[in-house]
Amino acid sequence: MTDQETETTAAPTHSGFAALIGATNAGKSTLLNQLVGAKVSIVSHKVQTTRAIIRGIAIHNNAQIVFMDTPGIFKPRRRLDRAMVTSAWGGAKDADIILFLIDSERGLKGDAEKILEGLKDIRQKKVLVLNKIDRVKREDLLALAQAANAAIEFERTFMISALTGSGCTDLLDYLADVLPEGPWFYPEDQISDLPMRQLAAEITREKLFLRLHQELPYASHVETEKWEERKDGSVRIEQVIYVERDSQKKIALGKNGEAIKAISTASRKELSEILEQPVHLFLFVKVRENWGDDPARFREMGLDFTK
Ligand SMILES: Nc1nc2c(ncn2[C@@H]2O[C@H](COP(=O)(O)OP(=O)(O)OP(=O)(O)O)[C@@H](O)[C@H]2O)c(=O)[nH]1
Repeated sequence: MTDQETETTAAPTHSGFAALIGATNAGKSTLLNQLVGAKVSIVSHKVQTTRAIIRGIAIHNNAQIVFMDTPGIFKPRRRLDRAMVTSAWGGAKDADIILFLIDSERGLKGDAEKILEGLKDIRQKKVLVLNKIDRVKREDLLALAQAANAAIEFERTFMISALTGSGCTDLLDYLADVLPEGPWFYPEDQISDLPMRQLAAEITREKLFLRLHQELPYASHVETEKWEERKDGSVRIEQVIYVERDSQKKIALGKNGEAIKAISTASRKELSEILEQPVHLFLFVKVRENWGDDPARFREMGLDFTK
């Protein structure tokens, strides 16, 4: 078969972003592990500073499905939290499709109900995913599906068990089909460490906020620029903290570099624990004006691909 023939006969590829939303314990991490497999979706990392982190990428049929996490949507207490909530919903709005995951045993109580309310303002396609069906009677499931669909018009309702995998292939089939036609975002061999890179950036960003939350505005951003696995089993990670002004750079560095040193130590410690390998972390602080308006940055964060 010639190249041309291959091109014309191959089924079109699909790709897109699926935002996963659900109350704590709904089973998001379990579902990601089920859909994505392997260690790429690092479980249960609760970083409140996340805007839109890619948690894993599934390849199914001809589609590349990029799962985004949008945490911090619930119970905003402080001002900081409220701002994060806004951006978390922003992350959802940038997805092609939203998967609303409910723990069927808990039903629509508490956070799930609040999320359902919030979803009303989002124009994206929404899919209802009732999880933990292994623990719930069928008639209760149907009642729950009905109640949620009465509040919002979901495109589809799936009933799954993230734990056993029941119903998960149907969900993947659907996503692969419904996501826009187009080339994949990431080469297949590159996707395995992409969530790791982003997660590493989020961890440093979290440490940055923990140390400097009053002093440094939201206009800072961390990127993992290099990720090098070494023969001795350690990994060398280089990250850049982008700020908008020189004055912010001074804050990030701190007096005699104390701030950056503390941030680096805290981040390295956590990264070594998560990755289960020694980490050499190198942090740089760079000034980049208006990074917030730079579409290339958004693209790296997994947002704005569709525009
Ligand atoms: N029986 C059953 N348990 C499940 C299922 N899916 C997840 N769980 C369990 O529910 C608990 C919470 O699952 P997680 O995947 O950590 O939930 P999460 O939504 O990621 O939680 P946060 O990280 O706290 O937001 C874990 O004990 C899982 O084993 C399922 O389909 N059936």
